[in-house]
Amino acid sequence: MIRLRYLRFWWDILRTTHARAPVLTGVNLVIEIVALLAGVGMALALRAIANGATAGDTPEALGGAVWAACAATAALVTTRLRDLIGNFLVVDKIGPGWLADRITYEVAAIEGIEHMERGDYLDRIGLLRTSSWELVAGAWTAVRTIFSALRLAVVLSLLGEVSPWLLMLFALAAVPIWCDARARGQLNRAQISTAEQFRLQRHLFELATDVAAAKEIRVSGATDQLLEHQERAWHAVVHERFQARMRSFAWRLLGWSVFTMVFTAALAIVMVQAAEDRSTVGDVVMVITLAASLQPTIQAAVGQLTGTMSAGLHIEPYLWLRDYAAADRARGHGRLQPPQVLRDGIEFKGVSYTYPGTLRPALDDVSILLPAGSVVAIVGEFGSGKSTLIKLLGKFYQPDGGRILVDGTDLADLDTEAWRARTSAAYQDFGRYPHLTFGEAVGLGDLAHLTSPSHVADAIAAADADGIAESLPAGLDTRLGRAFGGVDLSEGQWQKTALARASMRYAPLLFVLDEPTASLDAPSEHAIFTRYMERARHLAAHSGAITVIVSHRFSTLAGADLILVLDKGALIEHGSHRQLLKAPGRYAELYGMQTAAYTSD
Ligand SMILES: Nc1ncnc2c1ncn2[C@@H]1O[C@H](COP(=O)(O)OP(=O)(O)OP(=O)(O)O)[C@@H](O)[C@H]1O
Repeated sequence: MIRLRYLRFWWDILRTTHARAPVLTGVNLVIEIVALLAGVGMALALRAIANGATAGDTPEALGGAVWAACAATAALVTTRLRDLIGNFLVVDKIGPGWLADRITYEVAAIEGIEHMERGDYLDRIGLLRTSSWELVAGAWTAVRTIFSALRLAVVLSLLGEVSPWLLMLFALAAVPIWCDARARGQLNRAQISTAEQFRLQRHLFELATDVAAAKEIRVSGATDQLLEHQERAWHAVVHERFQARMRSFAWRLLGWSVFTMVFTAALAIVMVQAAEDRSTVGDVVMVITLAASLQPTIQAAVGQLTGTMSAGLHIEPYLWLRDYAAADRARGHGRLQPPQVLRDGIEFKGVSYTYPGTLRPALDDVSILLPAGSVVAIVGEFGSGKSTLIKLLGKFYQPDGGRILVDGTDLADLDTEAWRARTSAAYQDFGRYPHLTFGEAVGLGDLAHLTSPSHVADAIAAADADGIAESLPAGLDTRLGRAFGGVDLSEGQWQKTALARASMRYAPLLFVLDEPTASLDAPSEHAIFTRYMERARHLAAHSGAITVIVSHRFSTLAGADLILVLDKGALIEHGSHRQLLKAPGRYAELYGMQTAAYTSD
C-alpha cells in the first residue's frame, strides 16, 4: 500500500535531490519527458510515412521518416542516459551520500542506546544500514511510475482515436496489474514465512566463515553438523520460495494471456475497419507499432508500481527511525550544567530499571550514595546488573523508577552532552576503530585534545600501553586493524588501547572502568590496577571524581573505598573490603571461593 507519508517522504527526497543536484535532477526529468515523447513520436511518424507512401505524398512520407529517425535516436539516448544519470549519478549522490549521513546522524544522535540493543529495533536499524540507495531509488521509481502512466494514457488515447473499441484495452490493463498483485502476494508471503530459515542459513554461513568461532568449530569437529544444518535451512527456503515463484508465474501468465487475447481481437477490428476503408494504412501501422510498445509499457508500469508498492519495506524503518529520533529530541533532555567539582557525590535513590520486552528488573530499587572522590567497586555474578548500573550513569537508559542525583541534581536534568564530556569510560565491549591510527584511536577519548601529543602520551602511559606504541611499525601513526590494511593487535593490546582512550580526559567527574582487565595477563592487571587507583586519587583531589570499577576479580578490589554487591539486580551488600569480609555475606563467600581457587593453583 502506498501511504500518504510515503508520498511525503518521496517529495522530501526529490526536493533534497533538486537542492543538492539541480542540474542532474533537471536532466533526469528531461530524460523522462523525452523518453515519453520518443515512444509516441515514433508511432505517429510511422503513421505519417505509411499514409504519405500510400497517398503518394512524398513530403509527408519524408517528414515522417525524419521524425522517426529523431524518435529512434532519442529513445536510444534516453535509455542509456537514464541508467547513467538517473541511477548512478542522482541516486548514488543522494542515497549513499546524503541520506546515509542522515541515517547515521539520527542513529547516533539519539541519547540512549535502546534502539541499538533491542531486538526488534535492531532489525530495523540493520535494514537501514544498507537501504539508503533503495530509499532514494524508490522516489525516482515513483516518478517513473507517473511517466509510465502518462505514456500509457497517451498510447491509449491514440488507439481510441483509431477505434473506440481499442479503449477497452485501458480497462483491460487492470487484468495483468491485478494478476501481478496476486503474484507479488505469493512471493511476499513466501519471503516472510521463510525469513527465519533464511536468517538461520545466513547465520550458520557466517558462523562457519567467522574467525572467532573457527577454532572451536575445528576442535569440536562440528563442521559437518554445521553444514548439514545450513543445507537443511537452505533447502526449506528454496523449496517454499520455488513453489511461490511457480504460483506467481502462473498468475502472471494468466494476466498477460487474457490481455494478449483481447488485444489481438481489438487489432482484428482495426484490420476490418481498414479493409472497409474506415481507417488508413497509416492507422494500421500506428496501431501495430503502439501494440508492440503497449506490452513493455504496461510491464514497465506494473514493475515500477510493484517497486513503489513494496517501498514500505525500506521506508517504514526509516520513518520509524525519524519518528523515534524526533520523539527522543522532543522529550526535552536536561539543560543544567554538571558541577565543576563534585562535592557530595552521586546518589541512587530507589533506582529500578527493566529492559523493554523483559519482565525481571535488571536493577531493583537500588539506593546508595557514591561519595565524591571515592573509588567504588561493583561486584556480582553474571547478569546481576553491574553493566546496567553503569549504563544508567552514562544516561544510555533512563531509570523507570527512582532517581540518580549528582550533587543533589537529577541526572536526567543535566545536559547529556555536558555530562558525558565530564565522564571517561572504558567499557567491556569497547570499540576498535580500524579507520584510525593508534594515536588517533587513543586521542578519540577527548576530541578537544585528539592531536595533542602530550595528552595522548599521558593517556598511553596511564594505560601501561607504551609497549604497544613502541612495537608498532610506525608508532602512533600506525593504522590499526587488518580491515583496512593496518596492523592487528592482540585482545589485550586492544583493551589497553581502550583504557588509554578512557584516560584522555584530565578532569572527569566520573571515571568508569567496566571489566578493564578482562583480556590482560596477571602482571598487566596488577600494574593497571595500581596505576588506576593512583589515578583515581589524583582525579578525586582535582575534581572530586568518582571512579567506578566493575570487576570479577576480587583480589584487585581490596583498595576500593566502597564495594557494592549486586545480586539479580538488587544491592544486597555494600561497604569496604574489610567490612564486607567481617560480615558473613555474599561478598565474603565469593572472595573466599576465589582466594581458595588461586591458592589451590
Ligand atoms: N539490552 C538488554 N535487553 C534486555 N535485557 C538485558 C539487556 N542487557 C542486559 N539485560 C539483562 O539484564 C540483566 C542484567 O544484565 P547486566 O548486563 O547489567 O549484568 P552484568 O552484571 O553486567 O553481567 P556480566 O557480568 O555478564 O557483564 C541480565 O538478566 C541481562 O540478561
